[in-house]
Amino acid sequence: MSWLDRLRGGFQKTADKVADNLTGLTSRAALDTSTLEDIEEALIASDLGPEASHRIREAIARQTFEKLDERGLRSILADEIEKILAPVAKPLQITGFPRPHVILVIGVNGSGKTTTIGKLAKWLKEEDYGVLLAAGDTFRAAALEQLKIWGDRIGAPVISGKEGGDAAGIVFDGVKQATATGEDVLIVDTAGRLQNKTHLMEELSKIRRVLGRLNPEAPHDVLLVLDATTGQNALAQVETFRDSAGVTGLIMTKLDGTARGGILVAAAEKFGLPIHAIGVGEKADDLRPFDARAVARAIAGLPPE
Ligand SMILES: Nc1nc2c(ncn2[C@@H]2O[C@H](COP(=O)(O)OP(=O)(O)OP(=O)(O)O)[C@@H](O)[C@H]2O)c(=O)[nH]1
Repeated sequence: MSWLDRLRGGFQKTADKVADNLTGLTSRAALDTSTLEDIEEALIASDLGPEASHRIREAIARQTFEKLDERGLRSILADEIEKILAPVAKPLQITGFPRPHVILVIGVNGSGKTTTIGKLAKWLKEEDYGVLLAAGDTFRAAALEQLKIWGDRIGAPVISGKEGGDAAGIVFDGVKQATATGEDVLIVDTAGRLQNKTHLMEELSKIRRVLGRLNPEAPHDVLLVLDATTGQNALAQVETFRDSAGVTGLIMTKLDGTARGGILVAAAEKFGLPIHAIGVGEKADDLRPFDARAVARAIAGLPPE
């Protein structure tokens, strides 16, 4: 299956939900205020968020025809969602020099961090970058095991320390090793215990301090991994991590397992942070930079172009 087909398949539940919520609205006699309000409500109920839903409503209100058919509505929806997504759809750039370019990956447990690191590493390797993975989540032995499995699967070395050890120390060793072996990118897995937020933030600050001593520009990216199935909660996580952890970009995962994919649009509109990639499955090839137009069409339930 091509990426576009998988993308469309991944967003199917979301597209069905959007279509269900809009059912009946296009057959009304006139595009009056009450219909426009119902459309806005339907979009909010589809997780697109109040700002984006209002913006789309305004665009629909500007249409000249009195009666919108379903296809027409989908097509305006796709155009407007694309306008919201396009400014934030930015592929990750590996620019860090001297090497390695350091990517910190953060997010709460279970958001899909480790899987995302595996997929990201595979994709970077396909682009001919040498990748080293650092197991900075020293709190859970299972996290290290999982990272090693991904490392073996995609042929990327993994640097780790003792369970319960110092994450910043592993990151330090990671930069040293990548420099010695000439790897281009160091991707760091981190612990995700939000319940112990102060400690977590202290640990991230320490990692940053240690990195800064080796290269003032590192980390070059701080990526927050969000689980789309958690809906509004994912937005709350951006707020929690954005300032305290210096998030530079987002990756949204599990868009395939949910009807709540509209949250991607809400996040784009609300935060304006770059969204570097989206995950639409558990396999190594299920993460790609996202194409605003293709995603917008998938959410609106239109076929790939
Ligand atoms: N359907 C689907 N599942 C995903 C996706 N990304 C990750 N998963 C699954 O989500 C679960 C959690 O992913 P992990 O990568 O372990 O998440 P984590 O944030 O590292 O969690 P901890 O290891 O608990 O810190 C796993 O079963 C993954 O296979 C995705 O895009 N789609």
